[in-house]
Amino acid sequence: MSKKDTMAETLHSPRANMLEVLGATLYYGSVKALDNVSVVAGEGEFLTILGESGSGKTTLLKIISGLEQPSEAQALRIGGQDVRALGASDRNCTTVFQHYALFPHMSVRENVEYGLKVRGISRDARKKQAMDALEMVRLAHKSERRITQLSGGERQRIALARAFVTKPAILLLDEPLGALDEKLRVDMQEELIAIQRNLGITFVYITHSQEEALTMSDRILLMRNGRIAQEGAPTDLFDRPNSSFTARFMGVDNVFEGVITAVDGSSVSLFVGGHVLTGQWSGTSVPVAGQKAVLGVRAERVRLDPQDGLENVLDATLQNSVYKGKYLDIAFETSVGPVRARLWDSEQPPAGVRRIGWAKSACTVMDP
Ligand SMILES: Nc1ncnc2c1ncn2[C@@H]1O[C@H](COP(=O)(O)OP(=O)(O)OP(=O)(O)O)[C@@H](O)[C@H]1O
Repeated sequence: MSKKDTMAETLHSPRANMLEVLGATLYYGSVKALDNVSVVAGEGEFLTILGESGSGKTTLLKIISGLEQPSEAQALRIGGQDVRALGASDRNCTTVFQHYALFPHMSVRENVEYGLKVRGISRDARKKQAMDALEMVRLAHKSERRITQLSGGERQRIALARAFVTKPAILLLDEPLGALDEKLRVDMQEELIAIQRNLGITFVYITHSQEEALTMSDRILLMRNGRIAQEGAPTDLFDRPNSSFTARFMGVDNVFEGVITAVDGSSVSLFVGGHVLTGQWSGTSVPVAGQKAVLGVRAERVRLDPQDGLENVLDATLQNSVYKGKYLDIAFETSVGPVRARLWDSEQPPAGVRRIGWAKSACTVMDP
């Protein structure tokens, strides 16, 4: 079996593959923006590309859409068709950008009809298809308005309707909600999920927000420096980060570095700051005593003054607390370093806390 076949096997998703990018590398001059990246998305799947600024998300989207040519790629297929030699306009995918790029001198309906007109669809047919698309984003009643007479959220829904009205196999969305305020963003997240389910189109969605990725995706691909740091279902990245990078990115508040002292099945103990802490292994390597590793625990899993036999207990001194509306964050100093705890139903920290702790099942140990 060739290397390429092995990679395709490994990446095979349960749905038919709508997108296959295998071994793609792209240089901008001497900058390696993508480093041997492979991505597969199934038919009707909502795949999110997550990562911090400069990690290569937009570059990946551009090689899919045809706006950039990879310096090297073993395969680049949409709907099973090799698209490496096809220009952007001949690929069966459409991109929705953060800045809607709508035509201000046209009406809402004319904007949505535009792609159909370019494809030579008759006037009546394109009007009907545009109105159906506007119906789906709940803006049919504003079809004759000018773009300038609409809110940001409405403009983004029109940009979306304009993109899916031509029925592409894949919709590429580059931070489409980035320009909206928080309330509207949350509403639009739900609306986008509903539209995606309704259309059954494969969505490849870029965001730098872990919360947005967790809410919307079937699968998340976390990027770092042009490579894939971790890939999996939202719960995989949230509950079983395989490195300190993923743990921190997915909001694990407390991460401690140490050396493995014992391995017992999936239970791994770590020597950290004079203590032995124990958690569940979630790394990709096989854990071995003497190897460096990190332990991560979410603030909400830290218990104050634990009375029962938790595996991990530390003496702690309260430093400060910050009330955040929905929850209270409390900072402690301990012999393994600062530890943050979170309480959901308090405005003040309880008095006299001397010890904190967490269960081994409430934390993960992973590769550094
Ligand atoms: N046209 C270009 N010329 C040179 N370098 C570029 C170009 N476009 C992007 N880069 C570099 O390639 C890397 C990846 O950029 P990319 O835009 O893909 O990141 P991103 O994850 O989408 O970031 P952001 O979230 O800020 O949009 C970065 O180091 C960036 O500076």
